[in-house]
Amino acid sequence: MAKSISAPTRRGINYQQANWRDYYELTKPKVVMLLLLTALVGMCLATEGWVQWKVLLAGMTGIGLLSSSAAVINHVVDHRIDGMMARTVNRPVVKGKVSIDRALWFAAILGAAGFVILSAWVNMLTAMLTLASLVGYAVIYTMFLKRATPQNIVIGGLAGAAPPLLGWTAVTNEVHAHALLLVLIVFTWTPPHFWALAIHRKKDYARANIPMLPVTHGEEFTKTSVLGYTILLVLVCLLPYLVGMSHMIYLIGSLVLNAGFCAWAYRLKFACEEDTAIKTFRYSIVHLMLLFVVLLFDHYMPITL
Ligand code: HEM
Ligand SMILES: CC(C)=CCC/C(C)=C/CC/C(C)=C/COP(=O)(O)OP(=O)(O)O
Repeated sequence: MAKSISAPTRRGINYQQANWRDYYELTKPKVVMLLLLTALVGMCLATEGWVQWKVLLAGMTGIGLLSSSAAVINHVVDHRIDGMMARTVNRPVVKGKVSIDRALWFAAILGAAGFVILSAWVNMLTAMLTLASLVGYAVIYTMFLKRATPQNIVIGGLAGAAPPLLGWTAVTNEVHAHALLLVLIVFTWTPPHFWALAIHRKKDYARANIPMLPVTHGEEFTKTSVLGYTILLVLVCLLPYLVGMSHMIYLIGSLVLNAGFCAWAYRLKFACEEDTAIKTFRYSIVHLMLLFVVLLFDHYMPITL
């Protein structure tokens, strides 16, 4: 039987005073920042020149608000299991700083504002796809997949991978194969990103009875899976160059960044130390950030041989 390691919270009761920082934390700001970077790159790669300022502003705000709303819902749905894990035990809903009702109102306001902005000032396609991503993460992943299967993050990862497409459709109002390539990159990146952390936090997930891969299939199998997906990522990252969407700066940049990722995944599998898993997880974040910055540079400086 899973045991809570925090004081239990009851619906609607504030045990401590909340401030703006607690609400800010509910939105998973660093994750949303990286999601927005991938959306921005989707926007820029969809156009030859600079993105129209109105689409840029409304698109980024709308996608950011709906992503934040999804993150707040995740905090509410997961507050019991978050209370069982050392990493998440101090979250505002777990601590009772923000009641479930208030968090849900906050999510509803963020979500409604995001949807209205996207549908009024961007386009309906982007509004609907972003809403679908919210449902994919906050409902399908958080409420069902996370508790049901160790492949939860592979399937659920599609929602987190969507922002480059959302940025692209914000500009063009159509789904383009090149945008789907960017989605595929983030989708393939997600398993090594998360499973590296899950290895480091295996005890947390076991305590909360969440069927993450290291808990259900063991650490060795998970390390092999991380290595496998990282090698797959190298191949997927070649596609933008091979189809002529990106050029030399991207090719060299992505090869260097992926060599680093492969080195971490190899170390994790064959020369693992105490902190190798968490360092691999940290590298994954820097990797994706730089990869998308490189895509941007390459787009505006298309060097060919
Ligand atoms: C289903 C897909 C994903 C899962 C299960 C997942 C899981 C996680 C978890 C559990 C953390 C928390 C680590 C901690 O608290 O120490 C985290 C951190 C992070 N993730 Fe992911 N992630 C996913 C997708 C993504 C995507 C698509 C992005 C961005 C494009 C992303 C960016 C980040 C960033 C920037 C952090 C660091 C946050 C911080 O330090 O506060 N993740 N991820
Ligand atoms: C509209 C749109 C683009 C929505 C996507 C929103 C979003 C925040 C995606 C990121 C995925 C993520 C952080 C998963 C971790 O959840 P977890 O519950 O496994 O991690 P936790 O234990 O840290 O809460």
